[in-house]
Amino acid sequence: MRADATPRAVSVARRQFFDHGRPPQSLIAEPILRSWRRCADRGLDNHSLPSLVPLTEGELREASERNERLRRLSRPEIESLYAEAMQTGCVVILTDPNGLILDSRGNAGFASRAAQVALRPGVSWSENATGTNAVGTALLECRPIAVHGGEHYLDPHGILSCSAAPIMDPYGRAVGVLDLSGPAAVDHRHALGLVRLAAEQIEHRFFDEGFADMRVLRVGDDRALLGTPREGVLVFDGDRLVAANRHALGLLHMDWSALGRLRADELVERLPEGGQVARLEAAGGRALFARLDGERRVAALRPAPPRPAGPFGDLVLREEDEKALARAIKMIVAGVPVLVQGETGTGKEMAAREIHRKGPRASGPFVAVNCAAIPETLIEAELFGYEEGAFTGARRNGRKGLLREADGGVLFLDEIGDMPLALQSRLLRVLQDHEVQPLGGGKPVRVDFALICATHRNLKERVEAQTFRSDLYFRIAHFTLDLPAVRQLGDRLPAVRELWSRVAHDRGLMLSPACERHLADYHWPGNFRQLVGTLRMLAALAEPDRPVEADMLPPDIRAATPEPCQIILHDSSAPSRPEGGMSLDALTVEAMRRTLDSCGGNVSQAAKRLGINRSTLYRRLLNA
Ligand SMILES: Nc1ncnc2c1ncn2[C@@H]1O[C@H](COP(=O)(O)OP(=O)(O)OP(=O)(O)O)[C@@H](O)[C@H]1O
Repeated sequence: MRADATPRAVSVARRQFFDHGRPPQSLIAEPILRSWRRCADRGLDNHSLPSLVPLTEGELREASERNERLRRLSRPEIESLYAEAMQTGCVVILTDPNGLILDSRGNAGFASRAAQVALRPGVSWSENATGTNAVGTALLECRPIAVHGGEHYLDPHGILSCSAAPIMDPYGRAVGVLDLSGPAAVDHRHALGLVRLAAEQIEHRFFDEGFADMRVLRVGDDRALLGTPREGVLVFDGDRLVAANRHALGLLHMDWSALGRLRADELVERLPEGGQVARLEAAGGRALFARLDGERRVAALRPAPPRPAGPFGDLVLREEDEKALARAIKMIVAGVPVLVQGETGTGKEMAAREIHRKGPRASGPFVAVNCAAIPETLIEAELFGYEEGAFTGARRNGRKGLLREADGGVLFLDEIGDMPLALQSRLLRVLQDHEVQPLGGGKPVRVDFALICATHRNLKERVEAQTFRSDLYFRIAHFTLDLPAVRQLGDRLPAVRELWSRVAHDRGLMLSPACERHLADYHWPGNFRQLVGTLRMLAALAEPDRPVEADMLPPDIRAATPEPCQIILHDSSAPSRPEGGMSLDALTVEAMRRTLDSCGGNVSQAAKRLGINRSTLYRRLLNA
């Protein structure tokens, strides 16, 4: 198998396979070749793009509801990867067990290109439907996989580079896929390691619910791993092994078929005393650290019930912002639209959801539309809906459209500043007449929704530049809620502490004072999203009973307040640069990526091979 196929090798492989019907064995990775064969056997034409009709909004909402637990447990990792995706021009995608895209978040520019090849919510990326691709192929192969450019079966998908990891529940069933996708032209070599790590964390969270009356054995070859997402978990109902995670199966050289079949005494010579960490011998003679949690202990290990929510749920706000938000709620009660302004990651959508939750329409729908993420060609149909047969490719039964979906609730138009001018006029008409006219004719339909818009742009400037209609501006901006960037908070330490206590809640993890200081001093260009993502990463890497030290922080955050003597001794802003070549730093990262690739994205293996610890590798790649 080749894990490092170059674009040239892939294009030779394509010619051999598709033009001459010859198997290009040594040119591409085995799983890709297996997948190409499956697609060819099904008679899939690699030149064409199958017409994939996305689910309607209602169908997608139903699918989302069916997968509510997966979505809830995946949210923290999606947020963390989202920060990464924004920086690298990617999108992070969550699918159901059939490859149906439930959520897609990230770089708007790429999202709109991806939507042109139907990489968007409501579309299935099973291998059957779309040929070789990271999501569908990871599901079929039941392992993490990256599919770059021409490795995709269908030619039009050559613009994509995707890395996906299946998410397995404690019973060994794939319940979804986490994927990072970006443009093929950009090198995303570390993406596979990131999604794999994130999938592991989601899988670990699945053990927090549903095993209260069972015995849970936590195992690891390092005692510090117990209680972290990197531990192995084995669940026994009585004596019978009924659930496990991949780490445990790997440590004990088993697979999922062991569930329901093996007893505890066939796995370990004896179970340790409840609650105590003990060394035990696994079948095959392997020594492991283990801790047995019985009923009471398991309950204690489960995440603490949600902290008493602040007045506005999870939003961390200054007093003045809380007052402004309370006023925004009053506006919505009075039927006045609200415009939320703020940089990316300042909580605009969270604030809109709070306004909905606290307002008179809380029992109605909250329909969020990202005007920048939907391609211009689709946005009109998405918003206004269409009649049966309104245009080529239209759904047989027509489509209701998001404006009508929001009837009785709140319509949240995110990134309104990016709405094309022609559509602005149509939207204005809806706001004036309270009626929606579907595309392709048909009777206008009355709608009744509260409107919240959001933007990170300066809308007044857009009005002056005539890229935003002034009449629409005055309609939507009666009341503006301005959310501060993190760097604008006077003292950031209270916000860091508050967010850390939420992220690390019951695990008793601590930040060292120096680490806290660096976090508070950094200017956080990605605002709360980036701050929360970084705190989650630190919490995932933290060892129990040891404060998180500043050296765990990404270098740019650590560099926020360099001590004067350190500037002279370790000037990280002036990397040594071999003559005519890459900087030493870039070479190091390059070597790390190559090693990670050659280990098929396995971060632990790569770290071992490089002789560094896993957290260092993860951190360096994350910040490269
Ligand atoms: N004030 C806040 N308090 C706590 N967490 C926050 C806050 N603001 C944002 N976050 C975190 O950032 C994430 C993103 O927030 P949200 O989507 O509301 O930001 P946004 O301003 O709408 O971003 P964008 O403009 O990029 O869409 C949240 O899921 C949450 O983790």
